[in-house]
Amino acid sequence: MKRLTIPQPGHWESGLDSQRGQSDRLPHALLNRVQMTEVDRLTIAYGINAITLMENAGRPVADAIMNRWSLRPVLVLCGPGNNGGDGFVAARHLAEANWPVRVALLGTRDQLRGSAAHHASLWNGPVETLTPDALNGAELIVDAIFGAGLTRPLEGAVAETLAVAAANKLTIIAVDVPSGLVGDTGENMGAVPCALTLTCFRKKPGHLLQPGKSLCGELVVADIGTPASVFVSIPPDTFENHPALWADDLPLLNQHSNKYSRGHALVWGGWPTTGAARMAALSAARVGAGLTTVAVDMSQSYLALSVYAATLTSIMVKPIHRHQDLAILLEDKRITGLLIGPGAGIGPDTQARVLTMLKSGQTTVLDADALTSFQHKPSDLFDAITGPCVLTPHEGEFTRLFKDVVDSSGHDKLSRARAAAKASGAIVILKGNDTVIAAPDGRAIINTNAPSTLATAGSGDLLAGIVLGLLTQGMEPFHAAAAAVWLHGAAANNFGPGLIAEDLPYRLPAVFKQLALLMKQTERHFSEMEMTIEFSASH
Ligand SMILES: NC(=O)C1=CN([C@@H]2O[C@H](COP(=O)(O)OP(=O)(O)OC[C@H]3O[C@@H](n4cnc5c(N)ncnc54)[C@H](O)[C@@H]3O)[C@@H](O)[C@H]2O)[C@H](O)CC1
Ligand SMILES: [K+]
Repeated sequence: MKRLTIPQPGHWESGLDSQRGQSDRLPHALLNRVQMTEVDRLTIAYGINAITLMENAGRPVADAIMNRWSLRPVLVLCGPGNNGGDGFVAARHLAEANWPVRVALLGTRDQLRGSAAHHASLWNGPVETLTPDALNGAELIVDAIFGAGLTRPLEGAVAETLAVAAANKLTIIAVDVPSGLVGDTGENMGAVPCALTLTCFRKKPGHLLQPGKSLCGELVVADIGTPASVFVSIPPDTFENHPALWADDLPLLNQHSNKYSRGHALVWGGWPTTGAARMAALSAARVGAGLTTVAVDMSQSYLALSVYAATLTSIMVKPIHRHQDLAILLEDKRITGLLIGPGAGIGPDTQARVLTMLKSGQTTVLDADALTSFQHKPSDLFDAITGPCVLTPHEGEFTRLFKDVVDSSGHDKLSRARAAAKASGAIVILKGNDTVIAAPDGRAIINTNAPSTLATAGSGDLLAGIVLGLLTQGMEPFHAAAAAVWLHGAAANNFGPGLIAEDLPYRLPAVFKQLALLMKQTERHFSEMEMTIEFSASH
């Protein structure tokens, strides 16, 4: 396990550059507003003053503009807080490089405080009033109105000015977040789409959660000199999904591996919808389950076995005539992972099967109909989850199962997934373009590699199968869930346009090759969350 070197406070006096190497640690951590306030406080305590921090935050905005666009008129919209202060810094650097730049301020200069007042005093040009008229003649707009300090929806001159800028398709560069976007949640309180967003130190959840994700445009994280040692006091609990979080835990093959040592996955095969379970089984096998069996529901039709058997080759089939047959089958301890839901049907039979599976103590994945079957009494399900379990709802299934949980927690996706994981005692994968993976202990991961081509029938069944395949091989459930979501996205990206669900399992081998290369390049020495845990344990 890697240890981070934690610089002592006195070291900061030796200057920024020697410390900057630290800031590449825990690069996938996401920080909320409370954590960022603490980050600022600690950074200042380490000896980097607030004026320098603001200088370091504003300068990359000017640099990013000059690197991406040719010389053209810029208008910097400044707000009354530190976000506005960053704007004054950006304006000064653009002007020093002889760019035509104007500043428009919400409020008056004498209302500015602290570092923002300091940097405003270094701005030699005129300061106009922030109104839609100020946009005249500008081609690039820097939005430095509100960042982390947003307290209420945009209105008045700010809302009007941004609306006119958006309607006129002016290019907007946001400082920290597009003003109106809530950094902790991705909720939109009046922001308009930006071409580029520059944020400090680490991304914020709102940059990755919809609708925020779509408003940010290109997202750049600026190193403003904050030492990664701040993570000693602020162990992050939210991350952007990346192999660095779980690659060390992926099941590995060695000379002693055999099909039994790779685990035996069992998928419930419903009737008359059979494709969903078949595709899930195929994905479980593709990610390395040594054996995969579909337990075929024979209670409705004898045809079921023939359909499954005729369409599966490496996947085995096992007819289940009576409910007791399932319980007997689950006594086989060589079976190491279970999945029910895809094509299972909604109702008491599925409920009973789910409860039997959970009672077996085996690691279980519950998807689709297995979740909806408990919509009228979710507590029956939550009470039965006593072992390792992963739930994979889409928004509809989530709302049906977790209605009470959602009513009593925040309404943003991150809070909802966390609350659901806590209430159910399971890992929850709340799917979508911005899938959130949450654990009952509060850890959460936001996925960012899912292309829109995954919006196709059967895509969720495949994800459930990938989770099952990894769990079957003994991977830790939170890591398995995050890895599965990433592999699912990577496989779809690898295929490209025209994807239908059947294509996806066949792309997994190529993704594993990419992953192996990545792990080789990085000498397989990453496990960010373990580092975090060790951090908190040792301090
Ligand atoms: N380490 C860092 O991340 C650094 C971040 N910097 C920048 O500082 C801002 C956060 O600054 P803060 O002063 O806390 O908040 P804001 O500038 O976003 O705004 C506060 C200001 O705005 C008023 N307000 C809030 N919402 C509204 C509204 N809807 N309508 C009207 N007025 C509103 C509020 O009352 C306050 O007066 C961060 O985002 C970074 O850009 C530092 O510069 C460097 C370190
Ligand atoms: K902003």
